[in-house]
Amino acid sequence: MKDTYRFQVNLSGMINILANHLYSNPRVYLRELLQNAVDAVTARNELEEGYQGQITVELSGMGSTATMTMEDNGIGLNEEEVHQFLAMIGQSSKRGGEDFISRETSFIGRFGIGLLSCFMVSDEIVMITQSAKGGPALEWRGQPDGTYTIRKLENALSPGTKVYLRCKPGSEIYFGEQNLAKWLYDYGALLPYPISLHSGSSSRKINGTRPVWIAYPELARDRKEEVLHLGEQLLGERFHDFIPLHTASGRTGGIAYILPQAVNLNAKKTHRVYLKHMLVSEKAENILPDWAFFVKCIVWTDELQPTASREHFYENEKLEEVREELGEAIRSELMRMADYDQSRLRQIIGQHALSIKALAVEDENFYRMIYRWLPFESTFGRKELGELLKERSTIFYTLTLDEYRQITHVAAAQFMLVVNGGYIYDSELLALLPQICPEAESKRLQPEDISFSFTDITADERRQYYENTRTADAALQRFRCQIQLKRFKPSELPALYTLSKESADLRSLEAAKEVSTDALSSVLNSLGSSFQAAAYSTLYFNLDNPVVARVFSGDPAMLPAAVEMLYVNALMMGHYPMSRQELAVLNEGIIRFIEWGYAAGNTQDGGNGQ
Ligand SMILES: Nc1ncnc2c1ncn2[C@@H]1O[C@H](COP(=O)(O)OP(=O)(O)OP(=O)(O)O)[C@@H](O)[C@H]1O
Repeated sequence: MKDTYRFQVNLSGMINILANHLYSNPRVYLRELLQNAVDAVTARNELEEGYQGQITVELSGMGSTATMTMEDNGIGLNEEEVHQFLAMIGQSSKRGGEDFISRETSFIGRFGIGLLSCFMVSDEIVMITQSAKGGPALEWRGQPDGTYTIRKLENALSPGTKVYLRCKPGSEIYFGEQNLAKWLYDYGALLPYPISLHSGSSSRKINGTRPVWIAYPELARDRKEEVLHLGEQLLGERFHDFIPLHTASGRTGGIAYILPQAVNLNAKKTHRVYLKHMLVSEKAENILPDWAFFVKCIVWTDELQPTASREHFYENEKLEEVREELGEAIRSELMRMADYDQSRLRQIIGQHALSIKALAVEDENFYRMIYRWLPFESTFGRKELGELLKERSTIFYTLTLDEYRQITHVAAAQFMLVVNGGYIYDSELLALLPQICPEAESKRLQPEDISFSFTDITADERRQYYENTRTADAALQRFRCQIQLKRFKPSELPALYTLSKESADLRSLEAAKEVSTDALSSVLNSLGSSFQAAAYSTLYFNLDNPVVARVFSGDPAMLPAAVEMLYVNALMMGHYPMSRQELAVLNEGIIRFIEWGYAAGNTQDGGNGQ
C-alpha cells in the first residue's frame, strides 16, 4: 500500500529566498502592491468598460509604529478567490493554462508570489476586500508562519481592496513619507490611474495626467519641453535632445534622451523600462543594441515578458525583435538628420563619436550617410573625414597608435596626411572607406613606408661618408639594425627608426623572452630563429640635421658611441619599448658623454688659464 502526502511549504524559508535571492531591495513590496492594485482595476475595467480606477496610499504613525495602507477600487476578491489566490503560493488569478510564461494577458502580475514581498517589511499582511461580483466583505490576515484567518465583515463595502502593513522593526525607512512618495512616483509615474499619498494633514498627487505622446511617441517631437522635463524627473538629469522610439506594432515605445556628455564604452547602461506602464527595471541593459551607448532611455512596453523578480526580461526572440526595432528608430533618426538637420547631427557626433563609429562599423549604409562628420586624429589635426578628403583623396592610416606616433613628426613635416587608426573602430572604418565613398582611397601605412619620401644623398656624399657609414653599421649590427644616410624633414629629427613586420615580431618575441621562464624561452628561441633572416630594422640618419652631419664628418673614434646613442634616442622617439641591452647602451652612453663633456671643458679651461 502506498501513502500519498502533500508537499508542505515552509513560508518563512520561502520569504527568505525571495528577500535574499529574488528581489534586489525590500522597497519592491510597494511595486508589488501597486501592481496588484493596478491589475485589480484592469480586471474591473473588463467587467465595466470605462471604469475609473483610483489608488490611495495612506501613512499613519511614524518610525516603528508606522502603518501604511494601499487601497484600490478594483475587482476585489470573494471567499473562494481568497483561498485560491491569496493563500496558495504560485497561484495567480491573472493567467490560465500551462504555458503561463508566454501567455499574454493585460495584467502585470502572473507568478502568484508578489504579495509575499510584503513580509520583507511587515510581520503581518491584512487585507480587507469586497468583490465586485458580490458576497460579503472579508478580512484576511496572513502571517509569515504560513497561517491565515478570514473573517466575514457585517456590512458590505464598495468593491475594492485595502491592504494594511505595519512596519516591522528595522524596516522604518520603507515607511518614510518622502521615500514612499519618491518610490511611488518611480514605479507609478506613467500609470493611467491617479495615485495619491496621504499622511496626517498632507495629501499629494503622485502622478499627473499621462502625456499623449506615451501612446503616440511621434507626438513627442512637438512637445520638447514637456519631454525633457519628464526625462529630468524620471532620470534625474537635464537633457537637451531626444529621439522618440517606437516599434512597428506600436506596443513598445519610448524616448531616447541623448546624453549631454560623452560616455565610456563600458559605462553601465541604465535604461528605465515600464511594463504595462509600471516601472519594471531601472537598469535594463539588453533593451537597446550595444552601440547605442550615447542615449539613456525610458521605454514602455506591453509585449515583453518579465522574470519573476520583475527586474529583467526574458532574453527571447521578442526581446531581440524589440531591441532591433528600437535601434532602428535611433539609426533612422540619425540618417534623417544627415539629410535635414546636419547641425544637430554634428553636435551628437561631436559628443558621441565613439558610439556613432560603433554603429557605422556595423552598418555600411549608415556609415555612407554620416562618414563626412566622423572625426579622426591626423597629421593635419583632429578633423572630420569630409574635411580630410577635401585635402587629399587618398587617406593613409596606421593600424596602431604606436605606429602613428613613430611617423607622425616626419609625416607632418612632409605635409603628408596620415590618420591615426589606432583608436577603436578607426582603422576598420578607414579600411571600409573606399567601399562607401568610391572617390576616396585609403591605404594602410607602415612606418617603413614613410622612408620612400626621403631624399637620397649624392654620389659624392656617399663616397665622402663611406667609411663612417660602415663603422656606424657595424656598431648597430648587434641590434640587427642597418643604417641608411638620407635627407628628410624635419631637420630637427636626427634619425628615424623603422621596423619591417618581421623585425617588429622579433622585437616583441625578444621582449617576451626577457620576462619568460626557461621552458618558454626555448620555444621562443626556436620561433625567433625563423624570423631572424628577414628581421632587420633600419635607422635612417638625417644628414640635414646638424648633429648628424657633425657625427658623420667628425672623429671616427667617437662615432660608434654617438650612433648607438642616436639609435636609442630614435627608439624612444618612436615609443618602442627597449630591451635590457638597449637600456644599458643608454645608461653607459649618458655617463660616457658626460665624461667627454667635462674632459672637453677641462681642456678648454686649461687652455684659457695658460
Ligand atoms: N489588490 C488586489 N485586488 C484583487 N486581488 C488581489 C489584490 N492583490 C492580490 N490579489 C490576488 O492575489 C493573487 C496573488 O497576488 P500576488 O501579488 O501574490 O501574485 P500575482 O500578482 O498574481 O503575480 P506576481 O507574483 O507576478 O505578482 C493575485 O493573483 C490576485 O488574484
